Amino acid sequence: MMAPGHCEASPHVIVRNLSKSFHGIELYRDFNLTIERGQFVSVFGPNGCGKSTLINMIAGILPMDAGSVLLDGRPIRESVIGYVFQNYREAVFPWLRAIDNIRYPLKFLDLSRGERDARVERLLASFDVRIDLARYPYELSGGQQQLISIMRALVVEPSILFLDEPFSALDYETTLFLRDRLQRVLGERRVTTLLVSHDLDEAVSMADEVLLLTKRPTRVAGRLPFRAPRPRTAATTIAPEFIQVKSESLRIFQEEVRR
Ligand SMILES: Nc1ncnc2c1ncn2[C@@H]1O[C@H](COP(=O)(O)OP(=O)(O)OP(=O)(O)O)[C@@H](O)[C@H]1O
Repeated sequence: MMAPGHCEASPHVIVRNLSKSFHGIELYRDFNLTIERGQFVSVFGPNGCGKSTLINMIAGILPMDAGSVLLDGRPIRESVIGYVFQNYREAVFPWLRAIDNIRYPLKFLDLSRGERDARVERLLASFDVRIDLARYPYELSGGQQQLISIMRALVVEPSILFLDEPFSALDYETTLFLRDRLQRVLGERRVTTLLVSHDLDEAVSMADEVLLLTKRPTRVAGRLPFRAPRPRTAATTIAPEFIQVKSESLRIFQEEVRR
């Protein structure tokens, strides 16, 4: 459902004059950014430049020192968001079965029991889930736990999804599986997505746009569109347009790191 006052032509996310320091070290000063609706943006940049800090401020889970973040022209607290953390072991609730982890955030939405069930069913069908959801997290593999936390983030049908290195602790086979399923669901639902990744292949192959950041104080070093058709697969990473965007990203990144 679109937010009241929502305008299709205006950017989904507007960050204006954002500033943030930690213990006197300036990370952002008058930082500006806009993101169009439904775009998958991969955030890439030097270590410690503030990638996680940026998405956490946009998500409203970390305060800014100054500036504003608007989603659909409104403060973030008025939007429904999803967030997937790198550390799924600390993110899933160990005392709840997998299915109850997925259902958990629905408690906070004003929905009928039927609508809650329907949302969970739709999500399970989209992800083609084949694991026993009556199990507790400790009985599941790392990849299965991260799948649960991804579904928990999506069950609220967020307009924006934040992914902070969601696959970095998983094996390659599981990563490919989760990337594939996630892309399918995001494509169906047109969710604006911000991904922080240290893996340039992953950052480019998932993205509509790669957002490259400088060393701090952090600015935008470049924005590179990547328009290869979806679904993107492992084969995407050998296509000429992928290699071109990756090479350009790497050039900008290395220029920053050497600066
Ligand atoms: N809560 C905090 N308190 C103090 N300093 C912090 C805090 N969070 C982040 N920092 C510092 O801010 C800088 C940016 O951190 P952040 O995690 O956002 O960077 P990043 O680009 O995501 O890092 P990495 O590439 O290492 O994952 C780092 O120097 C970090 O130590």
